[in-house]
Formats: sequence, C-alpha cells, structure tokens
Amino acid sequence: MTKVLVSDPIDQAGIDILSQVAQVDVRTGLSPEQLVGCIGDYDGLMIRSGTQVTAEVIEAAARLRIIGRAGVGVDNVDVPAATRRGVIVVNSPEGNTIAAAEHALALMLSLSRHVPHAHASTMAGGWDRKTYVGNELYKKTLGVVGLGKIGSHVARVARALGMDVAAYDPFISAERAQLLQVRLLPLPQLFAEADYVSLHLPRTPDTENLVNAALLATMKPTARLVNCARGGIIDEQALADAVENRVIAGAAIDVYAKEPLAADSPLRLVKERLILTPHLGASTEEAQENVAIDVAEQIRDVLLGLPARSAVNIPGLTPEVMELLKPHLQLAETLGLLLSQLAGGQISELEVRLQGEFASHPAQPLVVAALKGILSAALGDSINYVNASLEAKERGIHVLEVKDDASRDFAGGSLQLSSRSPRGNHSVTGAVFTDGELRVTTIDEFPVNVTPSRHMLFTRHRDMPGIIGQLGSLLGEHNVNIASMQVGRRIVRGDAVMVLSLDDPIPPSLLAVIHDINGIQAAHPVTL
Ligand SMILES: NC(=O)C1=CN([C@@H]2O[C@H](COP(=O)(O)OP(=O)(O)OC[C@H]3O[C@@H](n4cnc5c(N)ncnc54)[C@H](O)[C@@H]3O)[C@@H](O)[C@H]2O)C=CC1
Ligand SMILES: O=C(O)C(=O)COP(=O)(O)O
Repeated sequence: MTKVLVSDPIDQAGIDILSQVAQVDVRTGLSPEQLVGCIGDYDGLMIRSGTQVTAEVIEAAARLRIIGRAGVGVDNVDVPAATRRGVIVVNSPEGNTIAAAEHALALMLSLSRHVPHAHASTMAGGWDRKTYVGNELYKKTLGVVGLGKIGSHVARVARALGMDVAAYDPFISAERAQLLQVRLLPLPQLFAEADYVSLHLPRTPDTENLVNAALLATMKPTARLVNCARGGIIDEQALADAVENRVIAGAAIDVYAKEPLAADSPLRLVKERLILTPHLGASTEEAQENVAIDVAEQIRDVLLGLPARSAVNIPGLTPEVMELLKPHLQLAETLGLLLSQLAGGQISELEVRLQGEFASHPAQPLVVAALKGILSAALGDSINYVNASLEAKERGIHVLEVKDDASRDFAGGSLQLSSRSPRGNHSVTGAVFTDGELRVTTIDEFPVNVTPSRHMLFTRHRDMPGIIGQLGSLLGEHNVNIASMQVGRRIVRGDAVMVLSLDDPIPPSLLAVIHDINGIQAAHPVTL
C-alpha cells in the first residue's frame, strides 16, 4: 500500500488529491525522533516550513520517493542528501507569492501607522491620539532587496500607492527592472536612500547576516525595515539594538534565524516600533489551497511514475531516464555552480559542449542542469529544472548547445561549460568515470583531475617555488583542512591553476590574506 505522511498543516484539498493514490497519514508536530522513527513506512512526505527533513530523516526513509514542500523555500530540507538518495524534492514556486507580498505590504502599513501598538493601547483602555501619529507611504522611497516574484509584486503595489521604488538584485537585468519601473541601485545606496526596505531574497551562504549593524547604521533614522523572506538574512541582535536605540524608526519581521523564535530572543525585548509575526507570509486560505493542490498533484504524479513539474533537484523526466542520466545531470549542475563562482556574477553567454559519448545523451536536461547550477547561487530554492531555462533567459544568459561526438578525451565522453561575462571568460570540463564518480578535468586552459567536494578553493597563480607551501601553511594556521590538492599548468614557472578540496569553508577574512600571497592572481572559494 502506497503511503504518504503529511507532517505540517496542509489544506484539505491537497489531502483529497493524495488520497486518490495513497493512504494519507496526517501527523503534525512530530519530534525529530518521532519522524525518524516513522518515515521508513512512507513513499511520500508533504511538508511546509515546520518539518526539518534532515539527512538523518532521509537516511531512515528507505521507501521515500518524493518530498513535497507546499511553498517556496526548501531550506528545511537537506536537498543534497535527498538527491544522493534519489528522492525527488518538489515545491510550489508561485502558489503563495501574492500572500507573501501582501503580508509584506501589510507590515509596512502597520509599521507606518503603529496599528498593533495603537490597538493594544486602546484595548487596554487608552485613548492615545498623540503617540501613534504615523507616516504616509505616498511619495516615499521603497527599497526592494530581491526583485523576484514576491519582490516584483510588492514593487507593483507600492508604485500604485504612489511610492518611488528602487531595488538591489545583482541577478536581474536592467531591462526587467525598467519593465517594472524600478531603479536598480547598489545595496549601500539603497539602504541609505530608502524610507522603507523590504527583503525578498533567499537565505544562502551569501545572504547570511547580509543586513548587519553596519548596514543598519547607514539607514535614515526615519526609515523602516520589513523582512518577509527568510530569517538569518538580518542579524537579529543588531536589529533589536537599532530599533531600541532609534538608529531606525522601526522594523517588522515575519521570519527568523531559528524558528519558532526563542523565548529569550532579543527581538522579544523591544517593546516599541517593532512588529513580529510568526512566519505568516503564506498563511492565507487562498495560498494554502494553491500550494496544497500544486504539490499534492506532483506527489500523486511521481507516485504514479509520471514526471514532476517543479522538481527542485531532479528534472521533470520519467524516472527511468532519470536513473540513466542522474550522474551526468549531477555533473552538469556541479560544473554550473563551479563556473558561476569562477565567473563571479552575471554570465552573458554560456556554451554547453557535449563531447564524445556525452553527445549521445539528450542535451536539454544537461543544459538545464548546468543552468540550475549557475543560477542556484542567485535563486537558492526557487530555481529548479523546470524554470531554469526561463530564469536564465530573463537574466539575459544566451545559451549555446554544441555536440562534438568526435572528441575522444574520455571513454564515457565529457561535458564542457564555457562562459562569457563582463569579468572575463572561463571554462570547466568534467566527466563521469566508470565507477560513477564525478571528476573535474579542466579549469580554464589547465588540465586537472579533481573529485568535486562540498568546499573547494581554486587559485590562478604564477608557478613558482614555495607558493603551494605558503598556501598550505596559511590554511593550516586557520584550521582549514585540505582533503586534496591539485596543480594544473601548461609550462614550468608559467601561469598555473591550483584546486583544493577542503573539509572546511574558507572564512572571508582568510580569502583576503590568500589574495596577498605573492604570485596569487585570483582565488575563488566554491561551495557545492
Ligand atoms: N514569509 C513567508 O511565509 C514566505 C517567504 N518566502 C521567501 O521569500 C523569498 C523570495 O521568494 P520569491 O520571490 O518566490 O523568490 P524568487 O526566486 O522569485 O526571487 C528571489 C530574488 O532574489 C534575488 N537574489 C538572490 N540573491 C540575492 C542577493 N544576494 N541580493 C539581492 N537579491 C538576491 C534573485 O535574483 C531573485 O530575483 C524566498 O526566500 C522565499 O523562501 C516565500 C513565500 C512565503
Ligand atoms: O513558501 C515559503 O518559502 C514559506 O516560507 C512559507 O512557509 P509556510 O509554508 O507558511 O510554513
């Protein structure tokens, strides 16, 4: 009997769809231990943001074929662990967009007119018409950080309210911003100019604590901050201090670094000018019906052997073709992520070259997997195999697909990604060895032979005595353990590349020191 576990509150419409193909057990509020103890009985799992699907849970899920996230963010799912186990992860990229946008706007208006505090004061018997004098949004400047689906809708409504809208989004083209009648600004300028800042970007290693004490201090003392995106993007202690000390005029927060928000959180001590809601951005009847139906249909389809339309980690292909291409898709995505970090930002052209036996595979899934890897730094959970091509097109990435079956560099063929960007051209090549292991075989013009690992460091340098030793010693001094090291060069004492697989991430402060080593021309930390 096919069984599906629903471990967070899901609209009945979704339960009804699942019941067409499976026994559905609704068990919310499970402890991590309880979830690990029961997940082995289930073929499908449906969640929202409350359930933590850890590697331990996935390890225990012997029968699990699909995890359905009824919403956008899958940061509560160990997606790499699911992919390694061949468990499809799907989400609903658009089902709660309007709900989240409207909650951000509701918080902006509530902040401006002190609604919650005025309500509490009146309910307590007060009649205070002085303390709660507010401000208008009309003709004020809104700064949107992350001009994606939700950020774009917030911008549209804000403009209808008579606001001037600016945005910071390093991955959005000027044409798209112009279409939305939004000015693109660098982040520091946006925070300095805005009367309101609203965050609508994913939580990624690059956005962790993006809004810190220093950035908050650049805001106008009359400015207000709203976060309906993800916790962890704002340093919560810094925010509590900034509101308490009137560095900014107020803030409204819906999401938190760790949820539920701790009882002793510094945010709970701020009595005025701060509004807190318990992750309600998607909590409307309409959104919950949307996401429940969207994801339940995908779970049903996958359990019936059909492709999923919003697969986060595996393309919408039949499971049989998937099984055949899985290592090749993982290689393409890994090379894409690697290339995006070597290119350092907006890629304008991508060539995907299928060489040797690779040329016999369908190209589109590999192109899509490469694009997913390239865009994953920008889009986090929102990028998947279904929307990667569209998102790339919207970001002005021109894709070239080349099949070169004459190439004989590796028995199983190889895949080469080459990029053009304002910061130069780069290329990476990889192959899938007979044991199924992925290998990076060239970086730019240099031959290497590296197994991708979670933390890596790539350097371009002059081939000279001592440089390898210096880098090794420096990493050791900062407790960064080297798993493997490879040097690629064309001529002795010429230009060279070094590839290190690391057990630990490179702290930003260490990267600056690495750049200062004599002979180092470039250094790129990569997290896969
Ligand atoms: N509070 C809630 O209940 C909800 C929260 N969310 C969260 O809202 C966020 C946005 O969701 P969507 O608009 O659907 O995603 P989206 O993918 O459509 O838009 C995200 C945008 O952020 C941009 N971005 C990525 N890194 C950036 C950076 N470092 N600086 C500036 N911009 C950056 C991307 O280019 C993209 O345009 C997601 O993190 C999602 O999890 C979504 C729904 C409900
Ligand atoms: O869709 C998202 O990313 C959300 O944050 C919504 O979270 P929820 O489903 O309301 O727990």
